[in-house]
Amino acid sequence: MTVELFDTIIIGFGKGGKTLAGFLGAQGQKVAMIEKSKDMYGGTCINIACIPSKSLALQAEHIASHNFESWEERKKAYAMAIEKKDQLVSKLREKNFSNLDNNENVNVINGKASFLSKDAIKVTNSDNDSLIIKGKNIFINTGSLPNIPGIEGIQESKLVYTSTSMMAQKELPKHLAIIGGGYIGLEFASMYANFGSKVTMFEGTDTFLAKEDRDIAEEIKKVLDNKGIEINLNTSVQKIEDNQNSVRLSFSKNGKDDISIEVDAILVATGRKANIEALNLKAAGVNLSERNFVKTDDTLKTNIPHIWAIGDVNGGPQYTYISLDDFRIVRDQLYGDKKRTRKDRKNIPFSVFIEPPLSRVGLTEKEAKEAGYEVKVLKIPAASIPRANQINKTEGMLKAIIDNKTNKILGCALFCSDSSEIINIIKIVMDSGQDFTVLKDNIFTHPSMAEALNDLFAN
Ligand SMILES: Cc1cc2nc3c(=O)[nH]c(=O)nc-3n(C[C@H](O)[C@H](O)[C@H](O)COP(=O)(O)OP(=O)(O)OC[C@H]3O[C@@H](n4cnc5c(N)ncnc54)[C@H](O)[C@@H]3O)c2cc1C
Ligand SMILES: NC(=O)c1ccc[n+]([C@@H]2O[C@H](COP(=O)([O-])OP(=O)(O)OC[C@H]3O[C@@H](n4cnc5c(N)ncnc54)[C@H](O)[C@@H]3O)[C@@H](O)[C@H]2O)c1
Repeated sequence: MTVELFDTIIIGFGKGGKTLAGFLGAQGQKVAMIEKSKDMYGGTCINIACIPSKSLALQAEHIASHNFESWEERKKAYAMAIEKKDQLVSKLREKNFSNLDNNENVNVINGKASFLSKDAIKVTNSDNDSLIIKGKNIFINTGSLPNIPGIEGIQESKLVYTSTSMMAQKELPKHLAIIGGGYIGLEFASMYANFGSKVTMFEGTDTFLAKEDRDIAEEIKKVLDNKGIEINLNTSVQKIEDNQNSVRLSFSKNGKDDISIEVDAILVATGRKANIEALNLKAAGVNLSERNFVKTDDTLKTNIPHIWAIGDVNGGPQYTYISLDDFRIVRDQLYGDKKRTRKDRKNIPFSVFIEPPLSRVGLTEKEAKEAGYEVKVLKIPAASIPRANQINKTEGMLKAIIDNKTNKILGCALFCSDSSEIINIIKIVMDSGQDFTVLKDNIFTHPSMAEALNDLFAN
């Protein structure tokens, strides 16, 4: 078999990988982008994660504001939302493919990559045709996959879904059970409740949103309760059994066994693991971390000097914007002053896209106090914001934690409409080391959610 040589091989069409491919191609490098599925050109975010889930969440909000009289109408509206989401995804996938395909130095190869040695990779497509390629640098950007817990009956059930298969379902479940109360669990709970499903959630730990301050978590719980979402904490799902058109889920709660409910579908949202199974990393001698992600140093190099890992697969925070930042580190290592590393990330903001979204950056009040800061805590209800009233989204609250000694912002939790935008303003103020007063006294547009920062920090 002939061996094709490249300057750079990128395994996986993820955010970091596709951005890197475009960049290196523009520098004149001969790049191979290997993607195992044509349906995944563009990666997880645009095909099966951020973009489709947020498209559906937005449509679900619109559907919730309609007073549909019958279940049939809701079902139809849901099927249309799925179709609209599919159209959006197709458009983005084509665009992502052509962005790289039009780059004369980038060769998109469809097939599953597997290491033969630290230098050679075998790529096998769905027709079982294969080729062998070699590259001076190799980047693993294969993302993550759902963690499926070892619950009796879970593999056999036809009514158990992951976030990917759930978003492909055209039939709206009347009653949806969700295992896991993290990002995906909460976002899908909020979304399916808005579509009209009854949602029952099962979280293993005994504290709702354990990483958040209790006042924020309670406010979120109140909003989810109002949507009719039932949240069961300290639960362990023990067994799943399909019936004719439904599925029985048996669980224990607070140590009490043998409780069960009958639902129409079950979503499993219990975290995601590194997508490395097909890679045969042993052949390359690449080390894994204790959590079974690809182990890298802070410049994203593995123990094999020319093999790197970027995105979810390296065990960093699982966000598209972190995969993109991994690209920036690599760009700097290859073409810059080699100074940028993972350690440079100051305050990583995040948003959980429930309705309204929760966005946070920096420390919680609890974390700040535990770290020994003397804090000033500022809070306002979302209902006090003119824009929130104008758009009829008055649920939620905003909270900031200030270092009393320095006037610096230590952290901020925004549970309000548009918080996923506004949190980025706070991040910039924190990163640039400005006092909180810069937000108190700044000129912001009106009516906007951002102007609430004047009030929050004047409070
Ligand atoms: C439902 C859901 C919602 C999310 N929402 C958000 C959000 O709102 N905001 C946010 O920032 N993050 C969100 N995330 C997380 C985000 O999607 C991921 O962090 C991000 O997509 C990871 O990108 P990546 O660069 O690591 O690789 P990916 O985009 O995961 O790309 C990996 C690619 O590698 C391919 N591949 C795997 N193995 C092989 C192989 N052996 N050979 C060839 N190709 C291979 C895969 O097919 C895939 O296309 C969400 C995740 C999920 C599941
Ligand atoms: N808005 C966003 O940025 C966004 C949205 C969705 C997903 N994501 C990313 O995707 C990742 C995966 O999301 P996720 O929700 O699957 O994981 P997660 O880690 O956010 O939450 C998993 C939850 O499941 C619980 N759990 C684990 N095993 C369980 C079991 N057997 N029974 C009951 N509960 C159990 C955990 O205690 C945890 O609360 C996230 O960590 C996040 O980085 C990001």
